[in-house]
Amino acid sequence: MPSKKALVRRPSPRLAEGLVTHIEREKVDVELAVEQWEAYVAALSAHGWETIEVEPADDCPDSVFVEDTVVMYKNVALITRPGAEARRPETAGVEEAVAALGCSVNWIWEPGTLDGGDVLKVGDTIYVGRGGRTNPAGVQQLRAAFEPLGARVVAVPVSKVLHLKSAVTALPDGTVIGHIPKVDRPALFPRFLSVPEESGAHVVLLGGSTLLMAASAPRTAELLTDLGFEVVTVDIGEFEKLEGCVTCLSVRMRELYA
Ligand SMILES: NC(=O)NCCC[C@H](N)C(=O)O
Repeated sequence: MPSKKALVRRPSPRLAEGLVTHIEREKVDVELAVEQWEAYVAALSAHGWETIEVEPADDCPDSVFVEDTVVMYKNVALITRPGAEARRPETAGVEEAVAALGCSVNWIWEPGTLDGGDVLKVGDTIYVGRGGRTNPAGVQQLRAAFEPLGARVVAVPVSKVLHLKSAVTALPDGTVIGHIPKVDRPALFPRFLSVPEESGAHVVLLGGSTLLMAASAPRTAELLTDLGFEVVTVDIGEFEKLEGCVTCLSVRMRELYA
């Protein structure tokens, strides 16, 4: 039976110092961010996910964006080497957490860099964004880690946003969704649906036809509801100021053997 465990990591008190690359810096209210994070975790729990808190990394402003530090495929946890040097100390605590869950652990090594936000799994196809955070050696190492396990790794260019999953994610039926102005090459995806808002491109699959989305994309929520999905929304406005989205606040683990 598939597991429904999700790693999350409490925001650092230094969250407001998090990196911004493609947007203007705005003041972050850390107290409000903590409330939003708690509501996000509660939404996962309410839909049957057992949330596991990785030891907080208070000195790492971006540590709440736990998705960037590990990529899961089957029972293997690939610990990343984040493209932003300032984020590299985040991985140690995540490695401990996945090892404790019984995962096989593998690593991206220098000179490779890879952020989990650049990795989109659609069945056994793993799209990887080659952009500001993930380099060619990171792509090669991802292939070497997961292709022997049955995955097909497809590299796609990312130049307009921080990560591949800032541009596109996938619905439960495998349709890739994205806001066209932010997607480099929509034609690379076999089935692509354009959505009206940038943050509408981000969905977390909660199970069945239920999707978790940011409250900032009401028109996309309407579109997806009309297509027969159940949409659950959370306000993650403080994280959006740091280029975060719903996907990056957790790592869902569906195929643990432990
Ligand atoms: N996977 C993600 O979308 N991660 C968001 C990371 C945001 C953080 N401020 C960063 O620039 O690394």
